[in-house]
Amino acid sequence: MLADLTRVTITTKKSIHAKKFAKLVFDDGTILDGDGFGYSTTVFGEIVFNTGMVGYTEALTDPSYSGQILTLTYPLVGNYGVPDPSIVDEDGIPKFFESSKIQARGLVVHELSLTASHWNLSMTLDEWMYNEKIPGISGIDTRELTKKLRTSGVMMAALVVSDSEIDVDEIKKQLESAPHYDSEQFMDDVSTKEEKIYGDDENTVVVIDTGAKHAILRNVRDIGYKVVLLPWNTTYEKIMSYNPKGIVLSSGPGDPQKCPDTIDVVKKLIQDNVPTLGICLGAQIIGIAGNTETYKLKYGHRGQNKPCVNLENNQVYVTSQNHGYGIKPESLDKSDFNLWFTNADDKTVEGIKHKTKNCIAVQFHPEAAPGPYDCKFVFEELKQLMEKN
Ligand SMILES: NC(=O)CC[C@H](N)C(=O)O
Repeated sequence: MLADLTRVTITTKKSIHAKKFAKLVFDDGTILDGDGFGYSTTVFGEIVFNTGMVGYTEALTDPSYSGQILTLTYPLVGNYGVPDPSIVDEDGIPKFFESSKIQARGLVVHELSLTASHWNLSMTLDEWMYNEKIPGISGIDTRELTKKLRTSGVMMAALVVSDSEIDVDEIKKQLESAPHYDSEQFMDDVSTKEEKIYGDDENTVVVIDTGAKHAILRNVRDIGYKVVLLPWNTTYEKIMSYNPKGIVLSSGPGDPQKCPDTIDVVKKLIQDNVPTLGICLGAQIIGIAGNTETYKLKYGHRGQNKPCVNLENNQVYVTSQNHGYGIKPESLDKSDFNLWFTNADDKTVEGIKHKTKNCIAVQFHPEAAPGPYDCKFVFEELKQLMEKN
């Protein structure tokens, strides 16, 4: 059936829940004023930037943005609105949202579009954020802000949206005592509490949920496997009780060192040669399990046009990325892995393959959402490992 492509347009004179006062307060003392939208509240988190031109629905619901205040460098945001969250695919996986809620703590934009127009629109960005109790600030020079973060590195910040005058000194005090992003433990919030099953194919892939995006589940379904989604700290014995053909370690928020249980499980998966694919946080966890080290990048990679070189064929792929940690290039030499992909911009590690076992991992997002589909073949590589096993 053809989709109904009738265009829906919503125009508002200003943010419907417009708040007079909005400020960004950085832990280096910088204060930026703007216009509030979304929900009136104060949040604290690591402020990061994403250079994608589209994809705010997917980015905001990506669990990897938990604990972070997301800045979008593209200057006009909200012009295609937000789709209906209840639309799901044939497996019951939401089609347009990467998880069940907005995961970023707040949103920073240059201009919030007052007109939203799209065939698939069900509400404005402002309404959605209001409903989800997430604050937003517009009128910020996001390019200048990006230059600042590129120079000094990501840092903690407060985003305040308020109906009354903001007491900056009080916010500064609260920011000082707010938990630092690097020390936060996100798994209990982002991981499923119980097993979830998608599809009824004969063969199973277990996805270990350290903050999985829906697109990861959909891509595993697309290569023809039933998906069993399990909590981040499921034991090796429990995982193997599903008789999986392979395992996917998902993306997710925070420092990979905060997932020691998952690291221990991966050591056993590698030892027993169970076909395994790691994505982003999952790649870092696999790296640690196979004797590499991880580190924090100065300002991370967040965008949809990050060039990566596949060293097997010397071809460059355009990839979607969202990470603040990485695998130390110099730690690969003494590890169990060979370098598979490297970042063409800064030569950081973007993919690794185990030297002897069926274990592969990519730092970028082959599932895209948002972003290009160039690297879908990574799921096919997992399939090949599972079929030859
Ligand atoms: N998208 C992800 O999986 C991110 C991984 C990790 N939290 C990082 O920031 O590097």
